Amino acid sequence: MSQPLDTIIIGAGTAGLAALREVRKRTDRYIIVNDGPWGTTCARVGCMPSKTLIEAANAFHRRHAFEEFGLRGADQLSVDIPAVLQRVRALRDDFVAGAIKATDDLGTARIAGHATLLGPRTVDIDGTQYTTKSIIIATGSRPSVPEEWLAFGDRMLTTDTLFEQPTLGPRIAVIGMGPIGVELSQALARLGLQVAAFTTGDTLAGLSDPALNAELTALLKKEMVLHTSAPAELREVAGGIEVSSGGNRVVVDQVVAAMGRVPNIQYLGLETLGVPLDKRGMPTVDPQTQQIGDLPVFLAGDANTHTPLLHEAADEGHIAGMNALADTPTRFKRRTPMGIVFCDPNIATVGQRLADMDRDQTVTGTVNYGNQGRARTAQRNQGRLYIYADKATGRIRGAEMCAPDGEHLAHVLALAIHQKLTVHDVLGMPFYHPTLEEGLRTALRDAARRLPDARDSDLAACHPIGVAALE
Ligand SMILES: Cc1cc2nc3c(=O)[nH]c(=O)nc-3n(C[C@H](O)[C@H](O)[C@H](O)COP(=O)(O)OP(=O)(O)OC[C@H]3O[C@@H](n4cnc5c(N)ncnc54)[C@H](O)[C@@H]3O)c2cc1C
Ligand SMILES: NC(=O)c1ccc[n+]([C@@H]2O[C@H](COP(=O)([O-])OP(=O)(O)OC[C@H]3O[C@@H](n4cnc5c(N)ncnc54)[C@H](O)[C@@H]3O)[C@@H](O)[C@H]2O)c1
Repeated sequence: MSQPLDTIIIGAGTAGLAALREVRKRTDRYIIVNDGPWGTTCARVGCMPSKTLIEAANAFHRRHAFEEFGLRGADQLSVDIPAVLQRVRALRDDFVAGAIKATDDLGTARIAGHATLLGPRTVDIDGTQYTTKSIIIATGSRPSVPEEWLAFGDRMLTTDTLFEQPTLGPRIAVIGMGPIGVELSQALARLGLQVAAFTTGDTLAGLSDPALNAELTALLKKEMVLHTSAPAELREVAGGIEVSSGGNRVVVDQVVAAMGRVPNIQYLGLETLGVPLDKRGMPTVDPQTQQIGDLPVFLAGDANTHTPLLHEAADEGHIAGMNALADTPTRFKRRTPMGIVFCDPNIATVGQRLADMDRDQTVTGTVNYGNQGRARTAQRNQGRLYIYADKATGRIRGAEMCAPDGEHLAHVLALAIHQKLTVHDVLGMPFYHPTLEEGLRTALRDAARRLPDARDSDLAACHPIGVAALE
């Protein structure tokens, strides 16, 4: 029998490629196996095509601001949906080609096929057995669609198929208002389609602050039909698919299921590992080592469902790649949590969300971007930002926002939280005028009012002038 490999990476998505980078530094006795298309979920059907679609939608939507700017002729603009989708695919192809290059030079170490575990040191790939000292599972996730909805055939879309369509609509329902549903429903509505969105819960896109959630709900309702708090049901009727939810009904041409994603752990042979599995069939995975129990098996990326985001998948692949070849796994400190949803205004959560906070120990500071100077100049004055800080120490613990350029504000706050800065520490730092970041300062000043004063000698105590145009 031939010598065992040092490791087998299962899945060539973001987590698998990050693991590969580390593995290649340490050994050439490895293989990477991928079932289905190469090029990663992010580049093929995820982050990148969705953001490309959103950019086109927001560019077209901007025409509603033109008249007030004094720009005439906006009513002459029209959207060419097939051309929009063609650009999405062209750019997507380019991103995918880049991702595929990462495994181009691997020769026989790159295998296309379905991997199944036969134990913690054996993997079957389409009938061939490989023995190995370690295994990195990075099999990702796929859209969840109720079995019976598949009967609607090619009118039942998911993010796996949406971007492949030659055209869309004109009537389209989006089921589920997590990050995917919120991003896509707004983009499709902004491209001029008649969008009706449905979701079982009443919180959208992972927000936990009820005031912010109410504000986002109201903003989205200006752009689409939105029904919350009841599951959607579908049935075939004359002229289309009827979507009903509570007492609400709408007939559409296509349905986008954005009802969550399921980890690709079925038929993977996890039961051969000899560790307990939960009712989804998932073993316990240590989030600091990615290790399953004390086995030489590591589970990284969306497949473990911990935090299904791109930067987390990359980190987990990195951790798994290093630990799979180490004598003793290293425990990694994970980054400050951050989630951004690319609707407009952006939704973002950083550090602890309101739901995670001990309210008695927390002060909150807020800014209403409706009145914020720079946001008003750009006609982007919508939304709000909340900062949560520790009452005793003033340390910033978290933030939730639905704010213009929230993606950038979230990064500033993530740096502050990661560095354990207080409200006064950040207030002592420079804020340029006129910027959207000054709104962040307004929220910090609001929190500071509920904290013991900063020292008089400290510029953190520099108060607002009270003139909207100057701050
Ligand atoms: C529409 C959409 C938008 C998104 N937008 C964002 C965003 O803006 N920001 C963000 O941070 N995240 C976003 N995400 C999430 C992000 O794309 C994922 O977190 C990330 O791609 C997960 O990477 P992964 O390596 O875990 O999985 P994947 O990239 O899915 O890779 C898993 C690979 O494993 C293969 N595989 C599965 N089973 C087997 C098997 N048995 N044998 C061999 N191979 C197998 C699969 O075919 C696949 O190639 C978005 C996701 C979607 C769907
Ligand atoms: N910008 C980003 O970072 C980004 C963007 C897209 C996706 N993602 C990642 O992808 C993951 C999956 O996103 P998602 O939005 O598909 O999942 P999700 O689980 O966050 O949301 C699914 C939504 O569907 C609703 N739902 C389920 N069944 C329903 C039914 N029968 N009728 C009506 N509503 C129903 C749920 O209430 C929920 O709100 C996210 O957790 C996120 O990590 C991230």
